[in-house]
Amino acid sequence: MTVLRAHIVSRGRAEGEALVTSRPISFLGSVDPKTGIIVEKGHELAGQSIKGKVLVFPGGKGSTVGSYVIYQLKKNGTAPSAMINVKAEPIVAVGAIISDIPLVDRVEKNPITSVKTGDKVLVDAIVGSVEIL
Ligand SMILES: C/C(=C\C(=O)O)CCOP(=O)(O)O
Repeated sequence: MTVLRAHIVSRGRAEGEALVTSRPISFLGSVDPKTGIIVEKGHELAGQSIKGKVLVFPGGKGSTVGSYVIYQLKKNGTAPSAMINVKAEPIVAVGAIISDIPLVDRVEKNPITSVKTGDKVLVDAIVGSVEIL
């Protein structure tokens, strides 16, 4: 098991299978809130579902309405269980906080390369760590 220190953005603790992308995510327009599927054409994760995953990505992009899309995902039961950003920006940070989704950033090692899709990961945004189980 590998334990990496991380900065807490949205408190909580959750685990799941990792889904990793090196590309930023625009939640408004690029994610279907009904299904949790990435619908942005050409995106690395196009066609894949973020539901129940530990979603690892550099950060958000696009419209500020993305925060509310994250909230919709949560209400629809299609949200990721937790998120890890390289550097969280306000869209994803606010979305995670209002949706009660654990979010960390500034991980001691780059999470995009340290975490692999399919790894089982625990995001502990109470103590500030990422555990690759
Ligand atoms: C709040 C907005 C639109 C709406 O109510 O649907 C404006 C969002 O502005 P962005 O420049 O897309 O963040």
